Amino acid sequence: KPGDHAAYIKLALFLAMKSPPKPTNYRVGAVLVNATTNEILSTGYTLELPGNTHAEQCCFEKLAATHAIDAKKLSEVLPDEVALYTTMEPCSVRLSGNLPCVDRILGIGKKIKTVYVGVQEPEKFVSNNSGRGRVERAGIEFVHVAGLEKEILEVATAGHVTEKDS
Ligand SMILES: Nc1nc(=O)c(N)c(NC[C@H](O)[C@H](O)[C@H](O)COP(=O)(O)O)[nH]1
Ligand SMILES: [Zn+2]
Repeated sequence: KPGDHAAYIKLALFLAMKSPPKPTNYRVGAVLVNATTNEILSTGYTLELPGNTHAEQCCFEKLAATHAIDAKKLSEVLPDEVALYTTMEPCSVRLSGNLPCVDRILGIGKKIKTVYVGVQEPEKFVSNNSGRGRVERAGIEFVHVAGLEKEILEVATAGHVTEKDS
């Protein structure tokens, strides 16, 4: 229902649980929603598509594939008001050197009006993720949906070796 942002973050968290644990990234889930109709346009989770793929990237690439276009051209097929829900804020730098998700979001153009995130990126791989600033400077609203941080981080870091294991 309108405004129930936590429900979409919960769905994204459910998707994140499908992601194969890996020590060098986070398990993240993402949902792309038509903000006018609340229709779900696409979903994605880390490593869902072949290669070292991110949840948000999978959302975009899966939707582009249904239209047989490149993800860079998604603004041609997206409705006017789209919201991206992701359990963790989009990356601004990737240690692998792959294109960060903030750049993918900005490349889609004006259709994505709001990015809702469950948690900000922890300082483990990339310190002070500059994604929020870049997203807001592009005129996209960046909203932290509070309440699921503990669960989101538990899922996100499930592949990480912790002190007690080592
Ligand atoms: N928002 C987000 N969605 C994801 O699906 C994912 N895996 C991350 N993770 C952020 C983390 O900073 C990068 O995973 C590391 O920087 C390693 O980079 P690669 O993933 O190997 O390109 N962040
Ligand atoms: Zn990313």
